[in-house]
Amino acid sequence: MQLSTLSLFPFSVPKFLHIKASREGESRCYFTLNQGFNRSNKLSRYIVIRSQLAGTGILDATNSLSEIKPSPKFRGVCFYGMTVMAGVLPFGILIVAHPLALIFDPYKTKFYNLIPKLWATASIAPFFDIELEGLENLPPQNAPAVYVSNHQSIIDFYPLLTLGRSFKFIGKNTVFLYPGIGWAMYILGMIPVKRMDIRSHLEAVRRCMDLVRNGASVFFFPEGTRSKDGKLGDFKKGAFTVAAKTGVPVIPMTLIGTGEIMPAGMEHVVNSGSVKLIIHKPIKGNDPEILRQLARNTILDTLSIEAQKKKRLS
Ligand SMILES: CCCCCCCCCCCCCCCC(=O)OC[C@@H](O)COP(=O)(O)O
Repeated sequence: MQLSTLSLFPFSVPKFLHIKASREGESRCYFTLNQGFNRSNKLSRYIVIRSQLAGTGILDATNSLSEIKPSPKFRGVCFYGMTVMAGVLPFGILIVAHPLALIFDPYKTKFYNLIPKLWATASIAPFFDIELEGLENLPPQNAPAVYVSNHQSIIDFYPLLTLGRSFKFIGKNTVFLYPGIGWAMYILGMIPVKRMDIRSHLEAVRRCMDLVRNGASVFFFPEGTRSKDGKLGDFKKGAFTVAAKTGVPVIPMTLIGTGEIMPAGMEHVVNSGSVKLIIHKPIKGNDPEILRQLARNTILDTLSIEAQKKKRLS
């Protein structure tokens, strides 16, 4: 009989640390290190005791144990705790390095690639896996570009930061007031936009063009808000105006799964699941409207293909 993975932790445990249940009729359990090295340890006794309490130590009991899953709310608390803890050191480094970055790299194209990547990776690794597709479509590290993706959840930026690109996010102005993360966004030279304020939008587009012309990359969620039902919203024009006027490529990306892990309006939960980030081929052109349609259609088609794949598997 096949071994099955138990979920005793509040989050998905890295693969090298999976706990595997025993064969039929046996109550022995293992920590599997790198899926090859099995050894008994104290935890096995713990599992046996739980399984006997749950039933009789037979197969059914093992199965019921595998159903013990921490609640999404508990995982949510762990997630926020983890991201705050993981952020303390990077935030300190940002503050110390900031004066140097202002002098030597005012457009922050080289500094800070690694810090957000490490922080994002540490924050999400215990909770969900990320599958990356189309990495070959990413332009070279410091080639300016306009990146866009669909937006379903406030955790969207974590998988994006794991790419280690120093793109500047365009964010809602209120996000910049959040302790820690908002301040880091300010230090990293990200761009605030005020909703329903045309002057603020024009100023953001102007700042983006300035950044791109100086070698930086910018990141837009062109829907401007999170999708509440998983459907792709309309795309605003700003991102595509920046690309068309500066001649840099648009890199569309499709994010799948974040909306199920932390849906809009349910920021206190972290459901189990996994995330897929697909990087599409760059699009170039000097007509913002065409760029907008091409990028949206690419993401829309991909979301539909992925939804069909998921349906077939379930
Ligand atoms: C602590 C050290 C860490 C250093 C790295 C920090 C990098 C943080 C990057 C954060 C990027 C956040 C981008 C926010 C974009 C944004 O503002 O999207 C709007 C939506 O969400 C909310 O809109 P809505 O759905 O209408 O509420």
